Amino acid sequence: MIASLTLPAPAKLNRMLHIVGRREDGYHSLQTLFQIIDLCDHITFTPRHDGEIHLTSEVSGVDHDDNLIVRAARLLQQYSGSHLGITLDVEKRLPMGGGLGGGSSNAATVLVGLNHIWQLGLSLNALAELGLQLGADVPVFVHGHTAWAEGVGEQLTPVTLDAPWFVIIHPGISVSTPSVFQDPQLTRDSRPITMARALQGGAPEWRNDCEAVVKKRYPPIAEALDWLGQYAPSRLTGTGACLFAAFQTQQAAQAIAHLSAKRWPTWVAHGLNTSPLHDDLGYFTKALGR
Ligand SMILES: C[C@@](CO)(OP(=O)(O)O)[C@H](O)COP(=O)(O)OP(=O)(O)OC[C@H]1O[C@@H](n2ccc(N)nc2=O)[C@H](O)[C@@H]1O
Ligand SMILES: Nc1ncnc2c1ncn2[C@@H]1O[C@H](COP(=O)(O)OP(=O)(O)O)[C@@H](O)[C@H]1O
Repeated sequence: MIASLTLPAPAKLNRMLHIVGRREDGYHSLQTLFQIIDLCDHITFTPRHDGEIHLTSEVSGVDHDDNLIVRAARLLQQYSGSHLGITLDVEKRLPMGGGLGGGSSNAATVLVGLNHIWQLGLSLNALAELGLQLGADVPVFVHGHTAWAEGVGEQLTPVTLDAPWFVIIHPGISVSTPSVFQDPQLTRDSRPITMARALQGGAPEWRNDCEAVVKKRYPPIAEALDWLGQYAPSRLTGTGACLFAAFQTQQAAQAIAHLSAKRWPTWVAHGLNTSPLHDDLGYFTKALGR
């Protein structure tokens, strides 16, 4: 068995997000384009034979047993019946609850990483189905490809998007996802469009239906969106609080990030079509027979 292995857990941006309905269980049906980006947390896996699961790093505000990293490992151990254990350590870089999907991505990296380390031989489909119990955004990270998503985000079709450089701003406040989805003024009846239409229209037509409600409830987010919008079309990711704009070159993105960093935590990240997790584990090269 390996001594230890470190794997990335990348973030995502919702390049567009339409809300097309509300299900009987209260959850909203979405149409969204998830793009994986190269901004990552890193998780180190050290196998153990005693069946125990431990996370050695503190994640502020999250109890050990509630951490999605621990919950994902326990879920997989239970599902597979494996008697092996793991010590996990996370180096967090992604802001929590910012719409970048960090917690979901951490869970996905644990599922995919442990499937490899414990040699379980489960398919990505099986892992994604398991991951959906932990959060709606887990499946896209398990499959590891930029994707068009419907349902609550679990019906995925891999797509290839342009790969711009993004300026991502965290306006320094947190958004309550339930309060956005419960707001009576939320647009929840957007007309469903086809995936082809979404891809054809491209960036100029993309929007996030959560944005109006989030701007109304959180003025600092409206302010940051307006500020970034001076330089390029700016949009919210998920329900926020992070927002982003796309630039053709790294240099252009860095110039704006330099200005933004004077007011807000800011990152520059590159758009990807495949997850660095899957690249590291050789999924896509294997699938292509290379
Ligand atoms: C809307 C997205 C887009 O990526 O936002 P972000 O979390 O990334 O910001 C996600 O799918 C979010 O999924 P997930 O992260 O699992 O949502 P949760 O925090 O569990 O949702 C909190 C609450 O929001 C509501 N909710 C969430 C997702 C959804 N499709 N419809 C809903 O109505 C539900 O009331 C739920 O109890
Ligand atoms: N390992 C983890 N990393 C981040 N958040 C976690 C983790 N485990 C549990 N959480 C909880 O999940 C929530 C959502 O996290 P995250 O996926 O980063 O945000 P979002 O869904 O807005 O993109 C956090 O606010 C936190 O309470």
